[in-house]
Amino acid sequence: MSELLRVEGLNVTYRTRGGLLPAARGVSLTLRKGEILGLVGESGSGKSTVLTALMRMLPRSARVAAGRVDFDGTDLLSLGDAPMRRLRGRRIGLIPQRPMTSLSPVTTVRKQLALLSGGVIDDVRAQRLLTDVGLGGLYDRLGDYPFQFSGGQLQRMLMAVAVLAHEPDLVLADEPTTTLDVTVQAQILRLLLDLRNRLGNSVIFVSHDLAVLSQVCDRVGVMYGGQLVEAAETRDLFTNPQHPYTRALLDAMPSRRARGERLRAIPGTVSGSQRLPGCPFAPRCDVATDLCAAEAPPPRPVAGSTVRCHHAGATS
Ligand SMILES: Nc1ncnc2c1ncn2[C@@H]1O[C@H](COP(=O)(O)OP(=O)(O)OP(=O)(O)O)[C@@H](O)[C@H]1O
Repeated sequence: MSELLRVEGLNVTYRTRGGLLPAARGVSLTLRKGEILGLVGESGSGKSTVLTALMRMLPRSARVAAGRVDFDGTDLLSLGDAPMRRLRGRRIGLIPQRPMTSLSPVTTVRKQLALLSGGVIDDVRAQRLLTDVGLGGLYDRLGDYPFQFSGGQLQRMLMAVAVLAHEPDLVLADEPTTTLDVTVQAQILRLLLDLRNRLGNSVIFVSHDLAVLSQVCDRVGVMYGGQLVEAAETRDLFTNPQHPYTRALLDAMPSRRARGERLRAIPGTVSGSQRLPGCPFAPRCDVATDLCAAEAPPPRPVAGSTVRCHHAGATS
C-alpha cells in the first residue's frame, strides 16, 4: 500500500492563562492508502489537537510551532486558505463526535445535508446515499429536524456526507461512536469498515476506547501527554505492547480481565504531563527511573512497535 499522509514532528501549542501549553509534541505518523489508523489516549492527551491540526481548523489560541504534514504530495501546513478549504470535505472528510450538536436544531435535515456536502446532495442523490448507509426508509422524512431522529441515524447521515458525498481519500473520525449506545456503536463501526472496503479511503479514528479501535483499525497509535508514545499493528499492540502506558491501558480493559478479577485503574492523572521535561508518563510509571524524569525518550523501533520509552525491550 502506498502512503497517503506523513506527519513529521508536529508541535502544537495553546496560549492559556497559565502560559504556553504544548498539546502536541513531536508527533510523527504515517498513513497508507486504504488504512485505518486508530489514535487512543486519555482525555487531554492531544488526540483532537492532532486531528484538528490536520484539518487546519485549530482555534486562534493555537499555534503550530513545528512540523510537516504531507498529504499525497501537498504540504498541508503551508497551503493557502482557499486551496485548504477546497481540500476539506472533498479530499479530507470529517465525521464529528456528537451528531446532534454538529447540526443546527432549527434547520431541516434536508437543507443541512445539502449545505454540508457543498451543494452536491440533491434529493435524488440523498435517496441513494441514505440507502447506502442503511437509511433508505428515512428519505420521506428529510424535511424533519435533527431532534426527530436518533443519534445513530444522524451519525449515519453525517457519515454519508463525510464519506460518500465526495468520496474523500482521507476521513478523520473524532470519537464518532462515543455518544451512541453499544449496539448502534457496532453498526456504525461496521459501516465505517464497509465504506473503507468499498471505497479504499484511509481513516484516522480517534477514541479513548481501545476495545472500539481493536474492531476496526489496522494500526493503533497511543497518545500520552501530547506525544505519540507507541504505534504498532493492532495485533502487535494487543499481544506485545512495548510502552508501560499501553500495557496499563490494556490492563484496564474490562474484556481482558478474567471474570471476578478487579479492574486495574491507572493511578494519577495525565494532567500537566505535557510540561514535564522527561517522559510524560514517568510520574505514573512503575518502571520509571531518574533518566525517565530527566530526559524525554526519542521514538525507536522495538519488536514491531515504534515506542518512546527508555526501558522498552528491557522490561517486556
Ligand atoms: N482551545 C484550547 N485552548 C487551550 N488549551 C486547549 C484547547 N484545546 C485543548 N487544550 C488542551 O490541550 C490538551 C490536549 O487536548 P485535546 O483536546 O487535544 O486532547 P484529547 O486527547 O483529544 O482529549 P479528549 O479525549 O477529551 O477530546 C489538553 O490539556 C487540553 O486542555
